[in-house]
Amino acid sequence: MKTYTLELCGLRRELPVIEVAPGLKIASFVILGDTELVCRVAPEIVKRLPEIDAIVTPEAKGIPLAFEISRLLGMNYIIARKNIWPYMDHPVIDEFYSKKKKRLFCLSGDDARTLRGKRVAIVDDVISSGETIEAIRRLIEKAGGTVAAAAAILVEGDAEGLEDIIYLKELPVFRE
Ligand SMILES: Nc1ncnc2[nH]cnc12
Repeated sequence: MKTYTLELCGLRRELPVIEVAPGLKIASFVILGDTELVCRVAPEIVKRLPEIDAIVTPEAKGIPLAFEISRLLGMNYIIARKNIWPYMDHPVIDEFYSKKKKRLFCLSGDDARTLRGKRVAIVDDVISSGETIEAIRRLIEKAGGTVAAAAAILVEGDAEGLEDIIYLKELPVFRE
């Protein structure tokens, strides 16, 4: 299997290069289970964050990073969920289309109330098209919060041109 060597904060990972669409390959970067990497990168992201009152991460791959950043900052974090569940009281929802498929993110009513009037950092593992970040931004604004920062470990592809993103490294995409 072809791999891409990622060097990050003194660590090295061999990322499998995977075809995700005809003629497009990405280096698969998954932090789930990688405690060493999460704990190494989180302080570097924390150093770059502005003043914030709250952290939001989209479900699911960025959750360990949001946990560690929240632990370092001594505050909780909120997960924007991908499904509306019956146990969510008055959820706040953002629906959008991505590659012709309907997607959504939502906040439970409780989490939405927590964000009202807060300066929020959106945290994720990788930012690529920026669609997820924009959906989470709309959701936070619907809840009455303000996005103070969007931060990720890596950006790839189109995201390299997005403005105002905090990130540690760029990840290449491979087009044929
Ligand atoms: N390179 C990548 N690896 C894993 N998840 C991703 N999501 C977007 N880009 C990704």
